Amino acid sequence: MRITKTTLTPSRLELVRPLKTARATYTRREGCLVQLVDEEGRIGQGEAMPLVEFGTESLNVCQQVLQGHFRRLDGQSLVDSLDAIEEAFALPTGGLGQGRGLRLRPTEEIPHAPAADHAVEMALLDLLAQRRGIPLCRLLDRAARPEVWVNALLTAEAPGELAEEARKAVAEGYKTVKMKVAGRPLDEDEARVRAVRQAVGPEVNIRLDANGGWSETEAVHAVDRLGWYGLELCEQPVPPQELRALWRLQRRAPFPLAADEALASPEAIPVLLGAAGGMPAARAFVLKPMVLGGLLPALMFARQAASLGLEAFVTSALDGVVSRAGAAHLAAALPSGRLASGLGVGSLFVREEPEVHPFQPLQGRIRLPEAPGLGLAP
Ligand SMILES: O=C(O)CCC(=O)c1ccccc1C(=O)O
Ligand SMILES: [Mg+2]
Repeated sequence: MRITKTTLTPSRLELVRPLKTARATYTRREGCLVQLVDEEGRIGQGEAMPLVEFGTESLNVCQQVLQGHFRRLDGQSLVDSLDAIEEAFALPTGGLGQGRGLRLRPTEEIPHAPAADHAVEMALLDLLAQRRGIPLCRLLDRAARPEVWVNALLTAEAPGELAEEARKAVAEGYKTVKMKVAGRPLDEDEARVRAVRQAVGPEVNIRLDANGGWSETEAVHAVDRLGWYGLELCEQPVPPQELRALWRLQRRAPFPLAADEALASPEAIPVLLGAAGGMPAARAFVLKPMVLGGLLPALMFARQAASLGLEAFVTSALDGVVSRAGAAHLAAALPSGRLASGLGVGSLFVREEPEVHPFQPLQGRIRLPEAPGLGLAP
C-alpha cells in the first residue's frame, strides 16, 4: 500500500461525571485522531489518547512523534502484510528483516510514544484489512470470535447508588460489573462490594480495580475480607513497581489478580510472566493497546501469556470510539474470550462522534461488524 495523505485532528472527550480511581480523577480526555489515505482512496483510522499515569508520552510528545511518523509515511509504500506493519515500529536490531520495508522508528532517538505508535499502527491495520476485504479481527486471527463480552463500569461512590447502577447493568444484560476500590477505608469498600453482591445475586461476576492504591499490608487485608464476596478478579491491587508484593499476594488470594499499570514498564513484562525464571506474578493481564503501543504488541503479549496458562483481557484507557473499535477487534482475536473486555465506557462521555456506532455494547456484548477493516465510518 502507498500512503498518499496523512491527517491529524485533535479530539477531546468530556465525562458526564468525574471518574475517580485510587490514583487519579478523570474529568476529560484529550488526544488526536489519525487518518491515512491509500492510493485507491481508502481511509484508515487510528486514535492516540495518551494516559501519562500509565507510562505513555504526553500529548505534546505524542503529536511530535505522530508528525515524524507522518513524514516517514507520506508518499511511501509499505508491503501489504502484518509483518511489515509490525516491523515498521520495531527498532532496527541488526538481525533478520533489517532493511526490508519502511521503518517508522529508524533510530533510538525517537522517544517511547506508545499512544502515537498505537494510532498509526491501527490506521495501517485498518487499511490492510480493508485491502484484503476482511474485518480487522480476522486479520489478527483467522478464527476471531464474532462477538465479545463487555463489563459494565460502575462509577458511584456510595453503596446504595452503586447497587442501583449494578442492578441497571444486569437488567441490560451485563454478566460482569467492575468497580473501583482502594483510596478509602477498607470498611467502606467492604460495604460497597457487599451492596453490589446483594444487588446482582450470586451469578454475576464482580471485578475490582484498585489502580495500585493499596500497600501490601492493606492489600492482604483487602484480599482476605473482600474475597469472601466471590470475586472474579482484582486489577492492580498494589503499586505497579512492587512486583514481588504482587507475586506474594497472588499466592494468597482466592481469586486471580490482574496486572494492569505494571505493564507500563517494558522491563517488568518478563518478570510478570515468570519468563525471567521463577513463577508468574499474576494470573491475568490487562491489555491496554494505548499503553502497549498497539494491537499487535498486545496480541503477542496475550499469546505469550496464554502459552503459560495465564489469561488476558482488553480494556480501553477511557478512549474514544476509534480506539475502542480497534480494542474490540483485538478482544475478538485473543486466544481466549472468557474474561469480559473493559469497553463499555462510551456512555460515560457527554457526547460521542459518531453518536451511533457498532461498538456500543448491546445486552453486555459487542458484535463485531462484518465490514472490512475497523467497520467504523470515518
Ligand atoms: O475496564 C473498564 O471498564 C474501563 C477502563 C478503566 O477502568 C480505566 C480507565 C481509565 C484509566 C484506567 C483504567 C483501568 O482499567 O485501570
Ligand atoms: Mg485497571
